[in-house]
Amino acid sequence: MSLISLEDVWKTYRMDRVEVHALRGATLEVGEGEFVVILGPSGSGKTTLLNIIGGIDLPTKGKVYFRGRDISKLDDRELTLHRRKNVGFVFQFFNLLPTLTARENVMIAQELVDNPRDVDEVLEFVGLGDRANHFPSELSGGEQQRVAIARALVKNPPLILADEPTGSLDLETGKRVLRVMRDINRESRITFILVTHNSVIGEMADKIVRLRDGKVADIKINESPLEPEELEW
Ligand SMILES: Nc1ncnc2c1ncn2[C@@H]1O[C@H](COP(=O)(O)OP(=O)(O)OP(=O)(O)O)[C@@H](O)[C@H]1O
Repeated sequence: MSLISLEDVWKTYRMDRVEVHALRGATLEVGEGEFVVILGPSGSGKTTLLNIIGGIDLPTKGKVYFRGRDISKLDDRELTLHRRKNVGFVFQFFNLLPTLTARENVMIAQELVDNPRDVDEVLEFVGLGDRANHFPSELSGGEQQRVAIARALVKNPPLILADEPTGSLDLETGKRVLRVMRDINRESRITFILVTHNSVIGEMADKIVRLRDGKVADIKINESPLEPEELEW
């Protein structure tokens, strides 16, 4: 069974009398344990698609199945529970709480779920065992992003969504962050869906999805994904 299945998903935003069709019939399957990269030009609907998969947003039309359950018509409470239990989020600008240390940022996510991982173990896994008591302002961009990944991982969710996770990092730091995500994916079989402008990142994915004008224009299965260190951009 697929982890996620989108069938003919539309998202229309209405602003005054103007309608914007962010998604125009997107259809996609993502399997358990896959590492998926979604590519597409600015405005093609990547973030909208990710938000709908993650239960941050609801489609205007179409079906979204998570492990066979249609989440496209859940009410706010049900959607919140779905997000809390099933989805970890990683954003371009890290979104850490500045007044909490790295360990505390991870701890507050740990408290949301019934069967979390150990906080120190996940910080160790992302290579920050010795930085646990630092505040975000005392960490580099790459380190902050690894705290954000630890925060997603501590919930032990079946799915982690990442929106331009390397977008504000330099090349080498970006590769380190991608390495951590690939290691988690392999070690825990957590599915990753990563959205980016940078088509080079697609070369490390199991599945490359191209969006164009709110539709899935192309899906490619990558038989020989590269390791993050092998990416060149
Ligand atoms: N809340 C909103 N209200 C109105 N229009 C929106 C909203 N969110 C997105 N849009 C519009 O929907 C379209 C798709 O936006 P989306 O952010 O999904 O694209 P994207 O591919 O992620 O772009 P980028 O790479 O620039 O982040 C764009 O035309 C955008 O302006």
